[in-house]
Amino acid sequence: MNMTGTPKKAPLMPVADALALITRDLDVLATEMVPVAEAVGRVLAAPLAARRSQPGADMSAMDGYAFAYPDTLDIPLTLKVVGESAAGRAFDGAVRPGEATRIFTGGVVPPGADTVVIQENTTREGDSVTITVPLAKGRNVRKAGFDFAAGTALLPAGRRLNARDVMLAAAADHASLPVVRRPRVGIIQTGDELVYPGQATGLLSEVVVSNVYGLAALAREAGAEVIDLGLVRDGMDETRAAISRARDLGIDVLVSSGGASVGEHDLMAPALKAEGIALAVHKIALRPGKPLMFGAGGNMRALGLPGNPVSAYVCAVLFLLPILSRLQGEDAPLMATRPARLGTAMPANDTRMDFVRARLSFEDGKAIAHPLTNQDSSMLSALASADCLLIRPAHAPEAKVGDPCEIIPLNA
Ligand SMILES: Nc1nc2c(c(=O)[nH]1)N[C@H]1C(S)=C(S)[C@@H](COP(=O)(O)OP(=O)(O)OC[C@H]3O[C@@H](n4cnc5c(N)ncnc54)[C@H](O)[C@@H]3O)O[C@H]1N2
Ligand code: MOO
Repeated sequence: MNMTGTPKKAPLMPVADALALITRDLDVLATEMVPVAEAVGRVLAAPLAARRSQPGADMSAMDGYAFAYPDTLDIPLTLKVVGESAAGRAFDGAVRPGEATRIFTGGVVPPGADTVVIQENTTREGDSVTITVPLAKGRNVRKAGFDFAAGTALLPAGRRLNARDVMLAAAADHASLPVVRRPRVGIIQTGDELVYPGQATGLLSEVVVSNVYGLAALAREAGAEVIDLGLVRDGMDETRAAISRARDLGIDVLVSSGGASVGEHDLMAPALKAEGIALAVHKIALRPGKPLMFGAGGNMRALGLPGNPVSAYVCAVLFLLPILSRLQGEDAPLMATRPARLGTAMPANDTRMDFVRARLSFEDGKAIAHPLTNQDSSMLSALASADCLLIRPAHAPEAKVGDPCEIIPLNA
């Protein structure tokens, strides 16, 4: 209580403290083998070494003729063509001084040869070829192991595999890769007013569901398996039943939206507590997303997002993505910020760290962040036109155009 007899409000938790608490004690999930064709987007569970050298032998980089480079190259030089080496069909003899083999890109350079001349720089007559343009010894030959040698460390554990990584892993002869299993994310949306798109009946109080679509997309993009647990009506029994069902389904992260605030219908916090999920975080110095909550019980963590769509999305970017990243053992920062400059002057900030929806422009290669005019946490139209979140720390002083700032790019 304060001097006037009204209850004293607990200070809101700083965002950095909330992020640290939320991502603490997140053990990396189990490892599973997946075919290399399905590994993109997954996080590598163990370091990957090459199972073979690439190329496996000295190979030609061009179509032409392989020959042994003489002590001095006198142009024109005429050589006898004694055979052919194509990709997948090596010449089965050796090349002696004065000889050459026809060779194609990817063909094995035969023993005795060390250089390939491109066919454009030769003339061919019967079984003779004449080199007409000088070239250096070793030209156009990719030495065995030029890309990587057997046993070379190629990719570290904790790496989220991209298209280039899976090409590299495949070339190194990995048919399947050890990755961390996908976290199972269950999503519930609470509120008597909610209807799915296409099912509105015309009631003035209806609100069409949007949150699950954005949350599911973000979670899938981050490697999760998403289970939509549907709508939960405002009631303690219904809310507890949904939490209990999520646990029965082996959900790793239960994400709820709505019911996070202080009204009589905001039941998420008491329901989570009643289901044995102790809240480590509830109410943070954040805009949008003050009522955010997080807790864990057994093997399930619960992230309670506010119902306002922009708040739900921003909080998922700030907290759900790092949870999923840590559960998969990904080597990534908790908050991936980038430097930018302010495109608009900004007033001093209050106690809540602000993640302002903004658009980037580029001048001389430098990013300039322009805050959108409307920052209401229900404004999906503004959110959709934003491409970054501009960070205004709590208590940030007034800032002018051109001042440095940090942004979080929005990729999904
Ligand atoms: N007296 C106070 N009121 C509020 C406070 C406060 O501190 N004191 N905080 C405000 C803030 S900040 C936020 S954010 C919201 C969070 O409220 P809830 O998490 O309880 O969300 P709801 O009331 O359930 O819904 C808010 C709004 O969003 C719509 N909604 C909900 N779920 C969805 C969904 N799945 N898809 C689309 N839209 C959804 C809902 O219909 C409401 O319009 O509380 C403030 N109030
Ligand atoms: O924190 Mo609420 O998310 O401002 O609208």
